Amino acid sequence: MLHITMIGCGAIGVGVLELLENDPQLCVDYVIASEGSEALVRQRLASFKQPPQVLTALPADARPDLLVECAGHRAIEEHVLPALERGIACLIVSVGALSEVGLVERLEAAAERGKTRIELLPGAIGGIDALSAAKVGGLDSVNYTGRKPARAWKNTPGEQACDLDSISQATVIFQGSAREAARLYPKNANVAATLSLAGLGLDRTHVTLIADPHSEENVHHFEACGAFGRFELSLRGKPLLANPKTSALTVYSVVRALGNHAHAISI
Ligand SMILES: NC(=O)C1=CN([C@@H]2O[C@H](COP(=O)(O)OP(=O)(O)OC[C@H]3O[C@@H](n4cnc5c(N)ncnc54)[C@H](O)[C@@H]3O)[C@@H](O)[C@H]2O)C=CC1
Ligand SMILES: O=C([O-])CC(=O)C(=O)O
Repeated sequence: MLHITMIGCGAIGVGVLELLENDPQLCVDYVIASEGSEALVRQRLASFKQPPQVLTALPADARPDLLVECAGHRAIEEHVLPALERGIACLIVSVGALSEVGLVERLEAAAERGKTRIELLPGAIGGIDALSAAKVGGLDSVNYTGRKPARAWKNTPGEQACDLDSISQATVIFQGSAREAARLYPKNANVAATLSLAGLGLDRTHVTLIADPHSEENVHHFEACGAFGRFELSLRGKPLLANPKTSALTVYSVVRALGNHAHAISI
């Protein structure tokens, strides 16, 4: 049995816990919530057969086998870095956080000191295995387009690029590097950051973001060219009801990764 601590219990966290409830090889003992949200999180977990304990920090004597971050960029600094220092292996979904200058190096150093590892999860996108293998032979270009329903861009700089409530056709709200996309759209550019880290890096991965009033899906499309040849992938993800910015595949990606750590065969 693998003992897990989960950071954050919003749309992804609850979805993951629901799917893990019947897996006898995985047990989420603790959920770490942000200060002041513990009561709300306990309420969210009230219907679970064996709800995890809700805390705001990992107890000093706790030694989970894995810590999985499903919270947001701030949680990397607050919880993932200290856990790595303590030798706890970490899985993260808020990969866009790694666009912050120096954070990748700090995570590496913390993991080395703790003699442990950090795993960046593919989340809402696929093909990361092929892209990172292609990188070995050398990549020439990676272009990514993220297209989401107009409502998914609420409370982002997309509101300044167009009137999200009244656009009648698909509208480009951002074009630029993955680094800039991740900085401006932290909750919508995790995929751009993941593709960059697997491929050509944050400065050479070209990103286009589109608000589409006619779409009900989060569409992630990328094309990669290099010594290996060329491939493109288009993933039409269904958004989670609880958070339209987040694709349901992200939940399944977390469950898959945890299962791969616990089960005899990993795929
Ligand atoms: N890699 C990928 O493809 C994707 C990554 N994400 C990332 O996953 C994160 C979570 O997504 P959702 O569950 O949809 O968001 P959400 O907003 O529904 O839930 C996040 C939860 O984490 C909690 N939280 C935030 N900061 C925290 C902290 N420092 N410590 C403890 N708890 C904290 C919040 O209170 C909230 O309950 C997003 O912020 C995004 O960065 C989301 C979608 C795809
Ligand atoms: O589709 C998703 O779940 C989220 C997304 O676009 C991103 O963070 O890049």
